[in-house]
Parts: sequence; structure tokens; C-alpha cells
Amino acid sequence: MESQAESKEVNVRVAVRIRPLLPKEKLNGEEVCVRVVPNSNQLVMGKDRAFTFDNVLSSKTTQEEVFQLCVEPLVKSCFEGYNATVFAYGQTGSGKTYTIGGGNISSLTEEEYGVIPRAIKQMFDIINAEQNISFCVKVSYVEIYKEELQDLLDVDKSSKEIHVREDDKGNTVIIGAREVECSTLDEMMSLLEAGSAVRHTGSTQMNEHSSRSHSVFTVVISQTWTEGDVLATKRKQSQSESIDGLDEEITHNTCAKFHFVDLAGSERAHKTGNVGDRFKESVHINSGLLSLGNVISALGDPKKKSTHIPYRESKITRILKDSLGGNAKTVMICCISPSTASFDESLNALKYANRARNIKNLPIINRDIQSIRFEEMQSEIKALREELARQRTSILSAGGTEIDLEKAHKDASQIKKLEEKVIRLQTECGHYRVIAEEAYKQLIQIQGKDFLSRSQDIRLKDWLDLMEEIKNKVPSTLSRDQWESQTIKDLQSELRKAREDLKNDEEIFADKTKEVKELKARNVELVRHL
Ligand SMILES: Nc1ncnc2c1ncn2[C@@H]1O[C@H](COP(=O)(O)OP(=O)(O)OP(=O)(O)O)[C@@H](O)[C@H]1O
Repeated sequence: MESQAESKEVNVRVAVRIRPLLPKEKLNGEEVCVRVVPNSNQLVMGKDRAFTFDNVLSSKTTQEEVFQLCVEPLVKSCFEGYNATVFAYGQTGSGKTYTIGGGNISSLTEEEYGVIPRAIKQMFDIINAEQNISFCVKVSYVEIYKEELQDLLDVDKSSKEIHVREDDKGNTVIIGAREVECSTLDEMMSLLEAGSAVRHTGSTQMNEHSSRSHSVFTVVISQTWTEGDVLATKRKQSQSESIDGLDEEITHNTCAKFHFVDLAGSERAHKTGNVGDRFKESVHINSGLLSLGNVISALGDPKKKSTHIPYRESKITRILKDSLGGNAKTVMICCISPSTASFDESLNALKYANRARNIKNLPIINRDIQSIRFEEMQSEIKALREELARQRTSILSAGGTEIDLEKAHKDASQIKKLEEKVIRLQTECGHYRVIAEEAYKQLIQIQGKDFLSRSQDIRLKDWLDLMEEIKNKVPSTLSRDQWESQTIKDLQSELRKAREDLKNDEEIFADKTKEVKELKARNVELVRHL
């Protein structure tokens, strides 16, 4: 995928959500130490510590309002091809899991659903209402537990099989995690529920169901649409006025991912009462959050602007690299408890959140590199064709012969046929390659498994060897990228040839026009003589 830069940087948006006092806190006689300034995005901690954020959500804000204010715009952006991230940050027990919505979903009413169930519902609503675009939606769900990646959609998978890497464009990718294609909301909801159920949680003095890991639920949305399909629909709806500017042959591809991140909460050992394993978890949680704090500081502190950003210090900061200071649109929801007993922790969280507001991202639309080049070529071809048509008309008005026109027409249709053939073959080849590579990835995991008979295993091995051979052979010494660019080069040379033909035609037409003019002049002369 190649990316197109949008012209302007945008800041990470920061919302603060204050949860209500919990019954237990009320019983303990704890009091509220934070208030929201009415009709503003301000809150005041204690007597006079005022903070302003992009959104300040009071304890009365509903789950639907949180979604509408903070996440709905990101879902829309994702369909435009932008990567998006929403992450919840805050002290243990401050309401992160409740807000993000990856907890025990089956125990919730729909009104209590957090951000993820609402966002994926909206995604499928958009998909189901769209007639002209074909979608492929995939989901993965991982957690970082004691600094190791675990697959929440495949608990048997060893953490050693999952890695955070950068692809050749510098984008962060999680390799090895199970990715499941979903065609309905129900399918995705089941995966969210199943994955959330196996997440590491435990009881602490601060939170009965405390998340002991950072979780990342990722939805990848790929879209393909042709302007031809849009035209067909518009024609069906007789919307001829909005047809201008569309070209039947142009295909668009975008692919964007949406990360929903529920961080483990920062905690103080003496408050959580953690000992043994729970304490060890605490150490990992706090060190991951410390790295995140360092990244936020380095990016968000204007004085530290040009210094090194310590993304590599922990897994969570590596995963969030695109989301903080990268190419995604990001919203941070900082959750705080309103209780006086959590004053210091809430104040700290607000200071971090305040710094995060200064982080600038450069969102880009993720588009397939080939489709960008195809589009460029297709529009060039279109321009050439128009030029040819113009030439033809001018010859006609200058008295060109039928034969000239016939030749020009023949050439143009030959060029068109060639272009169509090249594009068709290219698309067909691309599809087969994607399917074969997908099968190869799946089959490599099955190889050697007990449930295969010996002969099946041998046949599978032969297939994999053959695939390997083809991968190495096609084309023998070229990498896939080189091969793709070779194909693009072939297309370009076809184009060059078409352009040369056009130039030749232009010259012939110019000669013919001159000849016709001379003949006319001679005729006039002759008539005058007679
Ligand atoms: N806005 C809210 N309205 C009502 N109850 C809430 C709200 N936010 C959180 N709670 C309740 O507060 C408790 C703690 O919330 P939650 O588990 O989401 O915290 P957390 O920040 O994810 O904690 P940890 O970091 O320990 O996992 C839960 O019982 C949850 O239902």
C-alpha cells in the first residue's frame, strides 16, 4: 500500500471522562474532587487546578454520547482510508475497560456497550448501506501481558509467534496474530466477546475485575470500487447530472486499520495491595505505561521537540507508533476517578493527557500503490484518446479523406483494446497471486499436523515446494516489488508506443491537411485560368 499525504497535520484529540463515584466509594465516605465547568471543555481539580481538553465528559455522559463525540468521526475517517486509533488511559479502576467496551459484554445491556461494539455496529451499517463498494473486513485481537504478545483469538498460539514489525513503508504491523475475516456484525461481536473473555484480568483492592494487560482490538477495512459501478448505479437512478468526472475503467483500492486500545491501569502497590504474581504484573504494567509516558513527553513537550522518541522501549509504544506522532487519526480518552482518594493519580493522568494534546500526527489515506499508478496511466490514456478525437475532427473540417479517418479510428480502437487487455491481465494476475499467497500462509501452518494422512502431507509438501519454487522463479531474479514495477514499466512502454503512434498519426494528418490545402489552392488557380 502506498500512502497519500494529506496537507495538514492534526493534533491527537484528547477527551477526559470522569466516571461516577462507585457504590463502594460512596460507602467509604469518599467525596468528589473534580467538577466540570458548564458549557465548556474545562474541568477543575480540587479548588483551582483547571484543565482544558478537546472534550470533557462528566460522570453523567452516556456511553452513546462518548461514542458520538469521540469515536464516530474516526470510523468515518477509516472508511475514507485513514488509519485510526482510540485508546483509553488512566489509573486502575478509572473506567477504561468500561469506556472501550472490551469487558464482559454478555453481562451488559446495549446502553452500557462501550466504544468497540458501537463502532463495529456503525462499520457494518455503513458497509450494508453501500452498493458500489466491495469490502473485506478483518479483525485481530491481542494483549500485551508481562511484556509478551498473546493472541486473544488463538490462545494456543505461542507468544513467540507474534511480533511487532515495521513494513517497508515504515508502518507498524503485528505479524503472526490470527486475523479473521468477518462478513457480519454478529461474527465480529462473537470474536470480541470470546477474545475479551480470555484476557488476563484479576481482582485487586482497587478494582474487582482489573485488566492485567494492554489489549489491542484491530479492525482492518479494505475497499475496492470501480467508477463503472458507480456510473451504472447513478444511471439506474437517472442521476445523470452527477456522472461528470467518472471514468468507467478506473478502480480504487483503500485499506485502513482501526486500533481500539485498552491500556492496563497505572497502579500503586500500596493501594492495590498487590503481592506475588499480581505485584509482578504491576511492575510490567507500570513500566509499559512509563515508556508510553516517555513517548508522550518526547512528542508532546515543545522543548523536547527534536529529540529521539523512545518507541522501542516497550511493546505497547511500538504498537502505538503510527498512532502517536505517526500517520493515524488518534483520540485518547483519559479516564479519571472523581474520588478525593485518587486525587494525586487523577492529577497525574490529566498532566499526561495535557501533554498528549500537543502531539501532532500527519494522517494519510492508505491507497494501493498500483491503483494510484493505474489511475495516473488511465487518465493519461484518456487525455490521449481525447487528443486523438480532436485531431480527427480538425482533419474532417480541413477536408480529410475517409481513409484517413478510418485509419485513425482503427489505431485508436487498437490502443484501447491493448490497454484493456493489459489492465485485465494485470488485475487477474494480482487476484491469483493474493489467493495463492493466502493459501500458502494457511497451508504452511497445517503442514505436518497429526490430522493429515501421510499421503495428504506429502501432497501438501509438494504443493508448498512448488509454490516456493514459483515464488522464487517469478520472475527468476526479481523480488515481488521489482516484478510489480517491471509490470508497471511494461504498461508504461505500451503507453509510450501508443503516444508515438498518436504522434505519427498527427504527422500524417498534418501532411494530408497540407496536401488538401495545396490541392484546393491549385484548383482555384486552374478555375481562374479556365
Ligand atoms: N462511566 C461509568 N459509569 C458507571 N460505572 C462505571 C463507569 N466507568 C467505570 N465504571 C465502573 O467502574 C469499575 C471500574 O471500571 P473499569 O474496570 O472499566 O476500570 P479500568 O480503568 O479498566 O480498570 P483497570 O485498569 O484496573 O482494568 C467497573 O465496575 C465499571 O463498571
